Amino acid sequence: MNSLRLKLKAKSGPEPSTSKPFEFDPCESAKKGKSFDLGHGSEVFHVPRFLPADRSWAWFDYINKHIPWSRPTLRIFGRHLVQPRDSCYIAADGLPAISYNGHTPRAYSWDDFPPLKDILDTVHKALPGSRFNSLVLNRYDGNNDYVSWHSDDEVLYGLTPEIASVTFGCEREFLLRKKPSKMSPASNDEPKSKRLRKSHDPDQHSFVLKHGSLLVMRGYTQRDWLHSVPKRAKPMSIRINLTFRRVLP
Ligand SMILES: O=C(O)CCC(=O)C(=O)O
Ligand SMILES: [Fe+2]
Repeated sequence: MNSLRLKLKAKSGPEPSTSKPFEFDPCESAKKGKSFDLGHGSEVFHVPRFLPADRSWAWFDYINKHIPWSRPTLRIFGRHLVQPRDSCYIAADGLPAISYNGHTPRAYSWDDFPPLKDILDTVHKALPGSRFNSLVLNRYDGNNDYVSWHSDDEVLYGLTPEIASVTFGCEREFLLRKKPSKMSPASNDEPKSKRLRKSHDPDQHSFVLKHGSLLVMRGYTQRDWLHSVPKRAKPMSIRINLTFRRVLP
């Protein structure tokens, strides 16, 4: 989405409420999704049009305005760097704290942000069996904001966590890259340059995450793959991303 979309929206009547019930069946919507087998027990499930666009804009506006965003200083390879995006952390009471890059985010309560509970309910309905209890919110304020290559492989999430990612606002590219294999299996013996000349490198994937989309990482994706949302040269408007996770109690 671009700034033109935001300008048009600002002119068009009252904002849709975040609390009104809405005609939308998350289970039906999830049926339009596609699964991608990354091999060796890793999987990505992608629903490009998961949520209705007007509902997604109402949630975008609420989250953009009401979440206590911060840009903490992180310690990366011994250097202190300001995180290149805004973030916030929500967690159920009594869960162990999470830490990344020397930073332990304050855990806000779900009760303080009722629309986040509505989004959580929607995601739970779409993904039978899921029981998320925590949420990391990221806000990318333009093309220079990013998240670098990482995996969400904290012990607190277990070995095969399901992580559900919902996007609002400007679409951005979400990249996946296989971690270097310690075993060096036969398929990795071929030089990279040669493999890249083939039509598709099976060790790299790219998804365009649109406004109202859902992307779920499952199985061994955190153990075996890295993911990132890279900087871009082209100017871009705000993107908000929510990743729902389950911290093991
Ligand atoms: O913004 C995204 O799509 C990904 C965010 C992410 O990877 C994270 O919060 O761990
Ligand atoms: Fe992540």
